[in-house]
Amino acid sequence: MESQQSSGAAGEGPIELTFITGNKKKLEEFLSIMEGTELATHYKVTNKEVNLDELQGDAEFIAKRKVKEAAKHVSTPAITEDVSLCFNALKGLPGPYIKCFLDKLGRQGLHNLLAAYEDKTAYAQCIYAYCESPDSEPQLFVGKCEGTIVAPRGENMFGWDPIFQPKGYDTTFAEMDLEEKNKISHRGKALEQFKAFLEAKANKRVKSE
Ligand SMILES: O=c1[nH]c(=O)c2ncn([C@@H]3O[C@H](COP(=O)(O)OP(=O)(O)OP(=O)(O)O)[C@@H](O)[C@H]3O)c2[nH]1
Ligand SMILES: [Mg+2]
Repeated sequence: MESQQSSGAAGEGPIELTFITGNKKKLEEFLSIMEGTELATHYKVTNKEVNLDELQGDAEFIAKRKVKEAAKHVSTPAITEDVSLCFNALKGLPGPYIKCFLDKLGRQGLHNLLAAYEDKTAYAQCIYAYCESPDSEPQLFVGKCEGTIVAPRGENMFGWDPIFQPKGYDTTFAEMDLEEKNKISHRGKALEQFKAFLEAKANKRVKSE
């Protein structure tokens, strides 16, 4: 049996997890990637919005501290997600501070940040963090998507999607349908690894039954 706080013992139904985020778009993409997979039979994921402190530091440090803090607010293992948008000409900034930059400057303002630079390349990074309990060591699953920062195109009401054109494509994330974005996105790639981890966990439980 897994040592989760309130997840059922072997044979007692799905393993409960809580995805702590206040971002409905993140949740929507997470659910659309998880839907229809085997995992749906093994896990029950609920969402909780908790205002968590996000410390300064590198993305991995922030993700670990955030999920550990999140685990204190729920009675199941906690999942959190952190997204960075890193401009290569700016040595990786705004990085994990993208939310604040986006709120203050808007999409056009973010694009303008690179006006003085020839290099418009960037990468989006998503870190899923999993923490079994407040005393456990968090585990991270990192996905990256390379691309270019362009003038805003397309509208899907999600953050910086209209200014991010993934490498090898002539459309921005905002001009793609969700299925297409999920196949190549930072989030899709992080979730591939996280899904493999959850599958292994579920299989271990089935074997121990
Ligand atoms: O266009 C986008 N396409 C994406 O695929 C994407 N994923 C995240 N974001 C935005 O990047 C910032 C990350 O900050 P963030 O990770 O702290 O998220 P958040 O504070 O909104 O939620 P959470 O921390 O409660 O989970 C926030 O502004 C998010 O809206 C995206 N924008
Ligand atoms: Mg946040």
